[in-house]
Amino acid sequence: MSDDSDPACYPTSLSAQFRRNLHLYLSGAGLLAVQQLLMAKRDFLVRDAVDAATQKFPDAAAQAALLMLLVSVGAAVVRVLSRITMFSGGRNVEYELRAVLLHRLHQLGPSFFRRMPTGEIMSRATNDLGQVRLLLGFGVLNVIGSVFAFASALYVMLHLSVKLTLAAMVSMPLLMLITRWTSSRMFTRTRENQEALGKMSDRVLASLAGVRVVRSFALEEAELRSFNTFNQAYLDKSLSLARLRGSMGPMAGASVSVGILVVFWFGGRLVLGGEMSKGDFVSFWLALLRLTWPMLALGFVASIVQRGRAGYARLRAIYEAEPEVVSGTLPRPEHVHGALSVRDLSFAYGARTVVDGVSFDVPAGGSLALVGRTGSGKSTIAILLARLMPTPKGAVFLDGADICDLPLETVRESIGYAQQDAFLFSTTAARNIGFALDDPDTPEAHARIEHAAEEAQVLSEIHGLPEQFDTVVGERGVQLSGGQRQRLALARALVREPPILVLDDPLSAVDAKTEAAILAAIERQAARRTVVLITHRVAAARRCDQIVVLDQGRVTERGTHDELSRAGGLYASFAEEQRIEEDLAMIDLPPSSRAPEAPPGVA
Ligand SMILES: Nc1ncnc2c1ncn2[C@@H]1O[C@H](COP(=O)(O)OP(=O)(O)OP(=O)(O)O)[C@@H](O)[C@H]1O
Repeated sequence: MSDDSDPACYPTSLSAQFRRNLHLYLSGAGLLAVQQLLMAKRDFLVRDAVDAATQKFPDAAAQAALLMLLVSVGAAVVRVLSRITMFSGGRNVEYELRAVLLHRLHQLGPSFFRRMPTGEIMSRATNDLGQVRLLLGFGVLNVIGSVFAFASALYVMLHLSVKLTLAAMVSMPLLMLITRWTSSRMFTRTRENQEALGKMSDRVLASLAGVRVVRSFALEEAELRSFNTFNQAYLDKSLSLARLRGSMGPMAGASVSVGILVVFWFGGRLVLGGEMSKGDFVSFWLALLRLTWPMLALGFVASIVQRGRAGYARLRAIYEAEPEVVSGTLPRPEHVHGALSVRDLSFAYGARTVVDGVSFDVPAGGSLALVGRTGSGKSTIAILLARLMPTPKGAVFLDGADICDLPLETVRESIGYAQQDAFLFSTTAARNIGFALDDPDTPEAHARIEHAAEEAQVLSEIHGLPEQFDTVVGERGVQLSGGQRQRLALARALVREPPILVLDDPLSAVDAKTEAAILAAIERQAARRTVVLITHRVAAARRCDQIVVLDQGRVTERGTHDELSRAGGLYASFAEEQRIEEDLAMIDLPPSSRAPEAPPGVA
């Protein structure tokens, strides 16, 4: 069943969007037809008024003039209504296309974002979508309005004089040629212009994101020079488009002027020869002016259509991109216990294999530590467990079911994943932690958020912020340290109480005291749910039921802390290195700041 507020149900094709708003377009078209009928009536009333005045019938002239005024006001009101109706259609299309754009972007995977940089996406989501809105609002209004205006004006003109009408059409073929010539160029130049804008936007974004690096290396000049290349390319494309748009009006205007000259010369002769009255001529002239606008607008409308088409072609690249990760077809299980099984999992970035035949089992409620040197593939495994990249089929099982066959929501709701490189939204600390909650502003949600913050050892720091939980953090708020961000992300993963927790190096940026407190919290969590802990810290790994050691994407050791410490392999050398580091740190520290003795492990 389709839900009208669900972006997944919005069509992305322009024709389907047009049909969806057909009621608005039809109402708008009806209003435009009424407006043009009223305008034709006005033209005839003008004729009556002029003829009555020249034949010295002042009352009849005044009556026709008054009627003419009423009809003109009526036409103006109908015109405004038609614009409001038609523009609503364009706005509706823009709203739905934008909603579905974000929905698609959420589905697309890393390979798409490597292909299309953020600046490009932003430019398509704003500029190109704006062009499509113009096409389906202003464009449709003008196409229909022009057809009706043309028909209504032509009717008046033919009614008044067929000969003069034919003479007035003398510039028509030239106008058609000009429109054809410009509209074919308009599409290409608009597309090039939008592409240049996308590249420039991406350059600005990259420059802003790396502004600290640029400043710290005093590279502002070099950065500006590099930016200028993109800026210049955009300027060149914009000017080329502006030249074309600028030349369209004068070229069309010049050809229309030829027709006007002919009307005055030939029309004057018809009036002097008694074939037309003065009122007929004035009325004809007014109708011709109404015909001139659609003819002049032809080029302008063609430009809107071509720009809209070019914008839509760029949006289609997003709408039609295939998501790498799709939901499985199995029904949503009633309950997830949290047993994880990884069998012969391999993964490559391009040609480079970074996870190679990894297997392990974590029973529901069990805990496992993934230990390894930097770059050994630990985070990649975590990402694959949560299906944030295309996990190979038949490699990861949740409660015995292949995660590729399960609905995506089931997998992602079941796995609370605290990322190593935590991202904070520009909103309050409370909303950042309660991000996954349905309504993070209720008192119950707040109690859960506070509890999660306490578990993640970040509560006292949040209380120290200017507005505690209501302090805005992230890009536009209070900047938090790497360790604070990490613990906020940990709280975010804990708050929903998922059956499985995947924690990617939650201790990499904390001091010894906080590390001990977080480890105690992880231990409490491990008593209630399945925990996969990625770490290079032996002190953390030792608390897990089992430890898997990775080296260059392969499992090289597995067992408990005691077994691996005795085995004399990579893990034992880690343990030794870290013991020496801790001993050295203890020598340097005053006794009061030494970390408390770690509580006993869950193993
Ligand atoms: N998006 C990516 N594209 C290409 N290569 C990648 C990508 N992400 C990671 N890699 C590479 O894959 C390898 C494994 O990376 P991964 O982040 O899984 O290691 P890790 O063990 O978690 O390291 P660390 O402890 O430093 O976080 C690394 O060599 C890394 O350079």
